[in-house]
Amino acid sequence: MLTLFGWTSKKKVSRAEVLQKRAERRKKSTQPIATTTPKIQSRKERTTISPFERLALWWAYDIGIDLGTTNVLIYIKGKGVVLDEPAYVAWNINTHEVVAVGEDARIMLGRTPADIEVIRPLQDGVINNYDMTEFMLRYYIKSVLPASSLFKPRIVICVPSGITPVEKRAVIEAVLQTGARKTVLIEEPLAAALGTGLDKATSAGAIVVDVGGGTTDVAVLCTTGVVVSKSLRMGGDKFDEAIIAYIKRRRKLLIGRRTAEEVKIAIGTVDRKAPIEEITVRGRDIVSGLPKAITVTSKEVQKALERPVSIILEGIKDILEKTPPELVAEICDHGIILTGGGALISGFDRLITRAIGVAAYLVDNPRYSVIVGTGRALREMDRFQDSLEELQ
Ligand SMILES: Nc1ncnc2c1ncn2[C@@H]1O[C@H](COP(=O)(O)OP(=O)(O)OP(=O)(O)O)[C@@H](O)[C@H]1O
Repeated sequence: MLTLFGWTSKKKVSRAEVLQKRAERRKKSTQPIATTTPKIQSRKERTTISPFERLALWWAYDIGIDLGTTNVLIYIKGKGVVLDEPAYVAWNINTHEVVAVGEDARIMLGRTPADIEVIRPLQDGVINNYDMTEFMLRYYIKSVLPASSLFKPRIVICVPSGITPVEKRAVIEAVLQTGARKTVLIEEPLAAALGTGLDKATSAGAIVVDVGGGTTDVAVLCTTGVVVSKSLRMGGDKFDEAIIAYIKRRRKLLIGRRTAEEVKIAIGTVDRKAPIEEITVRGRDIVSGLPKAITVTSKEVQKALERPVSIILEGIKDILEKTPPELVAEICDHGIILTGGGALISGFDRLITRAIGVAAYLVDNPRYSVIVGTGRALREMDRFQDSLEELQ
């Protein structure tokens, strides 16, 4: 019996087979589900740079950051995406020393001695632990910036569309502490739209649904920018919590967050009609207190996810109700553009299409839409006003 990240598979399958199956599921889920709407082409980012740009890079760097609840991605102008790491920090609660950052910290989750705590400095898309956010940002920026850079970088950073001015200020201050010379905040749905190649298409109006780890941003965009938007404190994390709660309530088994995420990625679906898959999950029996393994089906995961997913559907309906009627008609032609890692769960596009009555499309590489869009925004850096000045 194979053990993989806390869960065991019933059949004898190798890790390579599991990964191949997962890749096939992802590939399948990125297939368009209708032919009425043109598929958005994600254009390949330019990776070659001119000698002048190379010289400019030696003097100063322009950096784009997707400061996500679950992942941090960094883009350097002229280089592309240079960092993709989980947003975790492990620290010693007695000495206050940071012992690991990123993937090294994530793998320690639930397996640390009493004095080590693994935290995510951002929760629900906003800064939860200011000092750790600043540390993590400084650490990541330092790890991607060459020592040859003479000047402090200019940074474009993505934030959820619904964050308050106080939360915005906290993000800007954390970025300034890292040594940034200019900081510009842009809203995640706008960056996601740019990242999916919607900059040309927005003249016709489009709706983008970005399902992240902590937040889901729903926004209607057109040439003038974001027309109407909403940020829901709902995303992949809440899906994991719903799986934990369901298995605890119905199967009397306590499982950890990492196991819940593995279950979600391996067999998770939101489609009632999806073929049934199974996985063996290990945890602690809440009656006996002893370790136990049970088989969980994709049907159970679908049931567990009904409530969190319905909140996202309600959010989309709410935004469509607030959208000017002319744009609604154009959105129907364009379809609903789905981005973000949380949208990778099987059947999300089909469910939205059925529930809303407008075709939904999962873009290629949904986890990278925001950071690729941030990279595009970097080209316009001179046009943007410093967000701190704007707030003051
Ligand atoms: N194949 C998959 N199936 C289902 N969920 C997935 C898959 N891959 C990643 N996820 C989920 O996607 C989420 C992370 O997505 P993403 O990286 O877009 O979030 P983020 O940008 O860090 O969050 P936010 O936008 O809320 O700040 C996690 O909850 C993760 O479990």
